[in-house]
Amino acid sequence: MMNVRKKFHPHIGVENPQYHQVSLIYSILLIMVVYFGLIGTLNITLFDAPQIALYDYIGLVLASIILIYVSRGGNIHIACWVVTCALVFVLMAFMHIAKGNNYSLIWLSILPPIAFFLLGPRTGFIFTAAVFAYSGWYLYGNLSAGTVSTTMSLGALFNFIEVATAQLFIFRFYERSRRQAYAQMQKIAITDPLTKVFNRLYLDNAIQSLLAGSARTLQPVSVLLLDVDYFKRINDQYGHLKGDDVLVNVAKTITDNVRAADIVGRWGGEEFLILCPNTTTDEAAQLAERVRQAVGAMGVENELAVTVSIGVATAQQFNDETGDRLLSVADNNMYLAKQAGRNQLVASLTN
Ligand SMILES: Nc1nc2c(ncn2[C@@H]2O[C@H](COP(=O)(O)OP(=O)(O)OP(=O)(O)O)[C@@H](O)[C@H]2O)c(=O)[nH]1
Repeated sequence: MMNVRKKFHPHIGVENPQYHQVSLIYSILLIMVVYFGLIGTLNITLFDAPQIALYDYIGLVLASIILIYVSRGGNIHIACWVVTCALVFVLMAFMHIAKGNNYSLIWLSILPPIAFFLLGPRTGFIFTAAVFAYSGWYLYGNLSAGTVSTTMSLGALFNFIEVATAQLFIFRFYERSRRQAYAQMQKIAITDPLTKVFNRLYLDNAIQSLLAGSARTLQPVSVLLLDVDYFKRINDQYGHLKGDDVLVNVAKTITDNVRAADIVGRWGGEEFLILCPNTTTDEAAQLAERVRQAVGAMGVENELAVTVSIGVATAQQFNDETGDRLLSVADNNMYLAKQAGRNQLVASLTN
């Protein structure tokens, strides 16, 4: 079984698209903790400003609470919002304390990459546009009142607005492209290129997730292992391309005959696996019989007899070995079906 590294969050491993969001949240929060702790201590020891130090320590405590929340499996969507809002709060506080002087504006440029990454291209765009618009409006007010430094001018404000607008569109484009490419790559990584059903990598993870869920609900889980009978003969008689064609049709026939909750994948070569959540042995055997008949009927249309032998296994009790045991019992039952003459199924419980 695939070993997934879960470094930051108990339920989010490297294969999850949210993994990098969680690691960014961690980095921002850790920087906040170190920064607030350091500045707070300096404000007390060197600058004799205990009131400002109090704000620093409040920031330190809040950042630590969110850090603990995320590391204990907290909702990532909420964490993304909390961290982005906390960042905006710090940037806005700085801008107000500095009365919009130039160096406080430079800090605003760190917002788009973070907001787009954590909130997505659409929400990130709206959120960043709102913060930039407010900052522009605030600066214009200070410019009119003459409370900003002499280096700030109407021209500089226009440049700020132009750069902010360019950043909004560049980061929106970048984040959309990144998400599309990521989704495409993820799809390729879990799909069998020939039959377009899930591949073994996906099935390995799906079995683990399914069993973890069933261990909580105590619902039975069944697996069906199908092997095309005398497939070597088909290849030898009709060629590999025809053999490939048969595999594609078998995969389609299986997919058309299972229920929406069942997961179909190619286990390897001419073997397919169906994972059936909340399914007893009897129900799984009925499903296997339906698939067996449907594959048999396929040959009538194609004038090429294709049959499958199916091993069915059901788990009702769960422990660390259940996944391996399910697969080994299904494999053994499939072997028994072959031995008994093929084009049939054998079903049993694992325990
Ligand atoms: N065309 C094609 N053939 C494949 C593919 N993957 C595996 N095979 C072939 O599948 C055949 C499997 O043959 P065997 O394992 O001997 O089994 P069988 O002929 O199906 O016989 P039984 O399983 O005992 O009924 C081999 O000839 C493999 O080359 C594939 O992607 N495309």
